[in-house]
Amino acid sequence: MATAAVSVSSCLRAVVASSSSSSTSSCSYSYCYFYSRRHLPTTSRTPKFAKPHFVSLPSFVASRPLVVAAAAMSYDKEFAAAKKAASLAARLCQKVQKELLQSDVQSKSDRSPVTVADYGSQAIVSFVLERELSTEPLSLVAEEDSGDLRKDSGKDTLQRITKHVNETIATDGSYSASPLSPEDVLRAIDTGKSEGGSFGRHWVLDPIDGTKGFLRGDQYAVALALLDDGKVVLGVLACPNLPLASIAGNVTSENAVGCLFYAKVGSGTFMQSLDGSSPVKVHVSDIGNSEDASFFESYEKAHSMQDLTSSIARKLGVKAPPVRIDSQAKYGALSRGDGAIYMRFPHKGYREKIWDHAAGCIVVTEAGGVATDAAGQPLDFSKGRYLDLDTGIIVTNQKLMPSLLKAVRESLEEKSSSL
Ligand SMILES: Nc1ncnc2c1ncn2[C@@H]1O[C@H](COP(=O)(O)O)[C@@H](O)[C@H]1OP(=O)(O)O
Ligand SMILES: [Mg+2]
Ligand SMILES: [Mg+2]
Ligand SMILES: [Mg+2]
Repeated sequence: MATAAVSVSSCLRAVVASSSSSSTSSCSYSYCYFYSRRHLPTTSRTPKFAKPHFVSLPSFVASRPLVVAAAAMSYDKEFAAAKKAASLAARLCQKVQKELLQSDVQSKSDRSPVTVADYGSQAIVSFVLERELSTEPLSLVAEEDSGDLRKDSGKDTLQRITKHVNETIATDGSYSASPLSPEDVLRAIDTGKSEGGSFGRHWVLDPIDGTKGFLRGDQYAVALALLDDGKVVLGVLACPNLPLASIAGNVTSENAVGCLFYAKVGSGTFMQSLDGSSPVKVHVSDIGNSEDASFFESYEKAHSMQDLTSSIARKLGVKAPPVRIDSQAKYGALSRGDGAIYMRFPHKGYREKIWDHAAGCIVVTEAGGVATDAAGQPLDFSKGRYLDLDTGIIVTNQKLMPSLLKAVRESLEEKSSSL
């Protein structure tokens, strides 16, 4: 552990992110630095060192009397809070999915569906993070907002969300405060309005990723990640309907479902049952011959250009049919080697959001995989609520990435020359 005695402001911290298991991982990183989030000038904020250093601080900081033993940050507290938050949110989603009423589903302004479970899940995650990490102001970049629930037409829905949230929190037993009011729930949902960015810590949440899968009774995920200075440092994916056994080839020998995947920078990826079995370390497939690979893609045709993914698969000689499932459950399944490739090529004009990939990205990269855009560039989560990327997202192991990139490039060239 790195320690240093320095006179600093109360928010000066030493952060050590241990070395990643995968040098080419697009989410992982390795460095050690000292900084003050608010009080240092921009140029001094993230000096990077190979090893822990005593740093010379600007006099306006050094003059503060507080002496801090700056300890290595391991994100342990945040990791535990994230697992608890995603697991509780998944419990709410499972309950709602069982008793789904038509009236629990609304259409948003982009005509995508949103349910009481999306809102409830977001409120629970926000509540749990606030409670567990009360020492830090919470910055949360999340998909939903309370706009429609604040209208007269949203009153009944808000009552149902509040009931689900309070019932779910009560099942945990560790929060003894009085039940949340509808206004508390609205406030918790709206905590998710942060814009994120390249500086400081931001939680990133998709309260239900794959709402269409959720409504069909298929796959969906609660996806929660933490960014630190624009990098994903931890991620949790709760996949309540994903079989615990492999889904390779779309078949599974076991009925038990409900997986929790989690990964922290430099520590690998683990999976356990949502009911709390002991965790197992998972690893991506080590297939090196693309003919033996199988690939995942969206269930929804509207979410990815399936003619393009078929062309890429043909070039790679992939024999197995695509495995089409909803949500970031694909990243979870990939992280344990159920398939070898995930391809996602949204139709023109669609902008990817960071909450649709942040948790999945670290889950798969810490399991030894690589996630890039269609040009092979790492995914950049530091640009705000959207991912700014070239054409699509591809994920695979390190052996297959070069041939996948080549097939992607050729297929994209053919597609553009045929237009
Ligand atoms: N037109 C679209 N193109 C691509 N992705 C979309 C589109 N509409 C919604 N999504 C998002 O795609 C993800 C589902 O991915 P998949 O297709 O892999 O199952 C979800 O994050 C979903 O949002 P949401 O979180 O609202 O469900
Ligand atoms: Mg949505
Ligand atoms: Mg989503
Ligand atoms: Mg969503």
